[in-house]
Amino acid sequence: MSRFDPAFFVLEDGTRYTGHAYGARGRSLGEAVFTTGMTGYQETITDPSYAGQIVIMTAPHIGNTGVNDEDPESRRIWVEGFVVRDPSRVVSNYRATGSLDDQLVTEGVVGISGIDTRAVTLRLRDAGVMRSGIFSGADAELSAEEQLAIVRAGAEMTGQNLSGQVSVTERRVVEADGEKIGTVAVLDLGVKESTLRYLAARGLEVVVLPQSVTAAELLELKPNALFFSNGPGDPAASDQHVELLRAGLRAGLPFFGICFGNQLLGRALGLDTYKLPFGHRGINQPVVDKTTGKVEITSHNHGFAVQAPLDGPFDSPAGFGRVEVSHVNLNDDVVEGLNALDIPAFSVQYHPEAAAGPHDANYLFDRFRDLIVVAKAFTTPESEAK
Ligand SMILES: NC(=O)CC[C@H](N)C(=O)O
Repeated sequence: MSRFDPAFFVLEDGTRYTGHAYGARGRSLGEAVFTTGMTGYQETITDPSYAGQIVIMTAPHIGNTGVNDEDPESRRIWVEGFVVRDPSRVVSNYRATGSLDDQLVTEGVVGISGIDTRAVTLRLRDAGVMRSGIFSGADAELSAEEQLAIVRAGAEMTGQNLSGQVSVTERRVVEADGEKIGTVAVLDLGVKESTLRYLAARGLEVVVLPQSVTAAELLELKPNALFFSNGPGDPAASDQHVELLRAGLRAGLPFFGICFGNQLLGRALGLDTYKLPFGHRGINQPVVDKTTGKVEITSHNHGFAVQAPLDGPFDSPAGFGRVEVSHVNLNDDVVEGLNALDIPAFSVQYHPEAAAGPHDANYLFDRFRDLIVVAKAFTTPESEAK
């Protein structure tokens, strides 16, 4: 095995790039998506939202700081494949425990290096995201026609429900930091560790629930609030989670959702979701918070979005009162947040946990805590209030 072993990256439209094998040898198939983040490759590859996708890094130099035990956002790497330009051959960081290349090998993730990832990005920006494949080792010997046929036989992201692949199967509890103000039930659709840390840091005991939990099991827990995480797949294929969320909202639970959780709040309120041509993935997306008029620089990873009117409140088609779009992407006017005006529920399409990314949007965790404190004050009988 040498770093000059040949490898091929093939898009479903027949575009074919030649590079070198990187990480594990073999084949990987998935939706080709690009991210423009200049830092945070370890957080990126361990983000469960990337299940089913081959990630292309526009930043040319990857692997410089190796991998460490502190930055993973979950228990493993989730990207199907990894496409980079120039992997660093030297690992240089005081926290490093190993190299990215070795980690990809250990976890069986097939990557490719030596690819002009900015050229691939321009292609995807013009044509939209596509199915793709990386072929190395014995799979590099297949003919170009065979490789293309394999890519074209792969699954489309549209219509896929991937929550069962990434979610915990057993309930998990994360203790609140400091004085506990309440318990939040987190539906794990592919949650990131930093999100759990931010919730716990707000004095919330976090109960992480498998995605298969029923409404009865959820309500039996008597949580003070409900949270739906980020996650992979098409929100239009998650009817079961939409119904679960509706049950939580009807029970009056304060709700916060991130990314996939935002798409599911949209659907629970009766809105539709749609697929973006090439999505938003990176750590410098400008978003305006319409309540304050402030612009945040935010971390993104989404290929779908909610369809909703941008200009002022409207009635929830599913009968949950009035709703407004709270956040909008300034690059392309995509809906980046929802706020229900008659029930305690809000969500954002981007990543306030920002791992990796700027921390401009951390205030949203405070908003959630405040919502819970207010809801508790209204619902706790005086005899039980501390
Ligand atoms: N990070 C996420 O939660 C992604 C949500 C959804 N899978 C999308 O691509 O839009």
